[in-house]
Amino acid sequence: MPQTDTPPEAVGASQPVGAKPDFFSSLKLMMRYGQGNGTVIAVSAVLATTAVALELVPVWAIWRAVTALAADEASAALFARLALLTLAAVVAGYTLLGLAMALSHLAAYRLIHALRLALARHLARLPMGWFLGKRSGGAKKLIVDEPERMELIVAHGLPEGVSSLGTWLAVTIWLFVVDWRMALAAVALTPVSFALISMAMARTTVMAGEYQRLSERLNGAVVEYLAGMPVVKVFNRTGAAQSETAEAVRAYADIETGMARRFVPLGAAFYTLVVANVVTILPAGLLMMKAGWIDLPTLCFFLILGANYSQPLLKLFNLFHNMAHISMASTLISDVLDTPAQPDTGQRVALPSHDIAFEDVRFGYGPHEVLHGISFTAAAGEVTALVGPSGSGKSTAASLIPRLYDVDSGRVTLGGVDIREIGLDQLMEETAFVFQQTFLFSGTIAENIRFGKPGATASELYAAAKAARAHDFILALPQGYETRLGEGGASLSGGERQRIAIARAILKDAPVIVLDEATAFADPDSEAAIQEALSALSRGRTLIVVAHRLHTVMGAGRIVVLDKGRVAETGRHDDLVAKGGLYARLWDDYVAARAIPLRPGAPETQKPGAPHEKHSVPRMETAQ
Ligand SMILES: Nc1ncnc2c1ncn2[C@@H]1O[C@H](COP(=O)(O)OP(=O)(O)OP(=O)(O)O)[C@@H](O)[C@H]1O
Repeated sequence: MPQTDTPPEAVGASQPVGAKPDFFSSLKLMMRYGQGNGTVIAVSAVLATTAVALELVPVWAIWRAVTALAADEASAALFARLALLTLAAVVAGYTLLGLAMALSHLAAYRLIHALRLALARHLARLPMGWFLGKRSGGAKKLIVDEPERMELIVAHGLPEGVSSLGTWLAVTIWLFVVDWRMALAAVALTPVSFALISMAMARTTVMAGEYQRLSERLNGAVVEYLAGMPVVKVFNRTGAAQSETAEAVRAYADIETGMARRFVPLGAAFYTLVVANVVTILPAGLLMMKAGWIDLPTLCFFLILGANYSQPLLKLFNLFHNMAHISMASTLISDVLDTPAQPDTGQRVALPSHDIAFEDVRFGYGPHEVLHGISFTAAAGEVTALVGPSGSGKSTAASLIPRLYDVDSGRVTLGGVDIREIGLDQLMEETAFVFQQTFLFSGTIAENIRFGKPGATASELYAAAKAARAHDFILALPQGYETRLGEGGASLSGGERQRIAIARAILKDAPVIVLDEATAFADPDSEAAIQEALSALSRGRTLIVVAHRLHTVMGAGRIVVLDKGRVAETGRHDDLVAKGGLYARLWDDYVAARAIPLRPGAPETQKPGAPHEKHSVPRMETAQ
C-alpha cells in the first residue's frame, strides 16, 4: 500500500539531497561502456562540423555577390555560379548532417543498450541488502530512464557541440580577418551573454540533486500506487493513498517550477543578448562607414554573418542547460555500477553430501539483528521443518541458504563447505527455492515452469507439473501450457500460482529444496497431494520447509522451532509435543484455532492429523 510516511532516504535515491552533479561522470561512463563507439562518434563530429561549415557558403556567396555589385563587376554568370555553389553546399550540408546524426544516434543507442544491460546484470549480482528500502519505481527509473538521458549528450551533444564550437571559432576568426574593429563590435555582447548563462546555470545546478531525488520519489510513488490499487480500493482509501502520490507529483512540479524560476531571469536575458549582435554591429558599422574605414560590402558581410554569429553558442548552451540532469543521472548509474557485487568465488566445489548446517548464525537487516546465533542441521534425505511464531525468523533463516543475504557472523554450510566458498552459479544449481510470495513472469505457463530448467523437454515439464498437482488445471486453461500470464501471474489464483512455482522448483531437480510456506494457498486436496509429491521429492534430497500449518510438518524428520531469532528446540513432532515446550504450545494453539467454527453454531471442524481433511478455519498467522 502506498506509504505516506516514507522518509526521503528510503525512496531509492542514492544521491544525498543537494548533491552536486559530477560533470565528468557522463564522459567516464562513455569511456567505460562506449567501447567501439569512439570512431563512430569522431566520424559523426567531423561530418557535423563539415556540414555546419558548409552553412557558411551561402553567407560567403551573398558577400561575394554584394562585393561584385558594389565594384560593378556583377554578371549573370557570376550569380549563376554562386547560386549553384550555394545549392550544392546546402544539399551537401544537409546530407552530411543527416549522416552525422544517424551515426551519433547509433553510438548513443549502443551506449544506452550497454548501460541498461550492465545495470540489469549488476543489479542481479548485488546483495539483497542493497534493495532494502528501495522502491521498484526507483529501480525502473535507474534502468529505463537514466540511461536514456545519455542520448542527448551522445546523439546531440557530441556532434552538435563539437560542430557548434568549431563553427563559432571559425566564424570568429573570419570576422577578425575581414575587419578587426567590426569584429570587436560583433563579439562585444558575447562575454556578457556568457556571464549571464553561467550565473543562470549555477543557480539551477545546486537544485539538481534535489530534483533527482524528487523525480525518483515520483516514480516510486506512482509505481507503488498502481501496484497497491486493489488494497487502496477495498479499503476505500483512494484519497489517503493518493496523498503520497499527489504530494510526490506536487513536489516534483514545485522543483521544476522553482528551477525554471531561478533560470528564467538570467537565462532569458542570455537568449535575447546572444542573438542581439546586430544592436552593436549596425551603429558601429554605420559610424565606421561614415568615417570611411569600411565599405558597404563589409558592413553587409558583418550584418549577415555577425548578426547570427552567436547562433552556434545558443545550441551549445541548450545542451549545457541539460548537463546538470545528465550528469546527475550518470553519477547515479556509476554509483550503482560501482557498488560491490555479492562476493562470489566462482569456484566449483566437490560436495561430499548435501546436508545443510547453520553454525551460530547471526544476521540482521541493517543494524536490527534478527537471528541471534542459530545452529541446526538439515540432513540430506529428510524433511527439516522451520516453525515458530510469526516474526521468529523462519523466512530469514531460509533466505540465507541460497545466499539471498549473507550471514553477519557464523556460517551456513552445504556438505560441510561454507556456502560463501561455493561459486554462486554452483550454489544456484544446488538449491531450488519456492518463495512465500510467488512471483511469476508475464509469459506462458510453460516458460514460467521452464525458468527452473531452460532446456527441459516437454515430458520433463509435464512430469514436474503433475508432481506439483498443476497439470490438470493448466490443461483446463484455454491454451494449456501456452496460456500467457498477466504481469506477476495475475491471471491465476494464489494456489495456482504457488503450484506453478513448485513445478518450477521440481523441474529444477536441485539436491536442496527450500519451501517457504509453499502450500499456503493450496486447497486441502491439492495441499495433501502436493505434500505427497514433496515427500517423494525429498528422497535423496535436502528439503527445508518453512511452515505455519503445523499438520503439514507432522511427518518431518526434524522440526526446528525458532523463537525470537533463537532455536528454542528441535526434534520430531511427537517428541516435541510430549516435551511440553514452545512447540507443544504452538500445536495446542493450532489445534484450538482449527477447531474454532467460522460461524456461530457451525459444527466444529475435524481435528488435524487426518489425511485429506477438509478444514474451513482461518489459517493461523498468515490470515490477514
Ligand atoms: N526485508 C526486511 N527488512 C527488515 N526487517 C525484516 C525484513 N524481513 C523480515 N524482517 C524482520 O525480521 C524478523 C523476522 O522476520 P521473518 O520474516 O524471517 O519471520 P518469520 O518467522 O518468517 O515470520 P512469518 O511467519 O510471519 O512469515 C521480523 O522482525 C521482521 O520484521
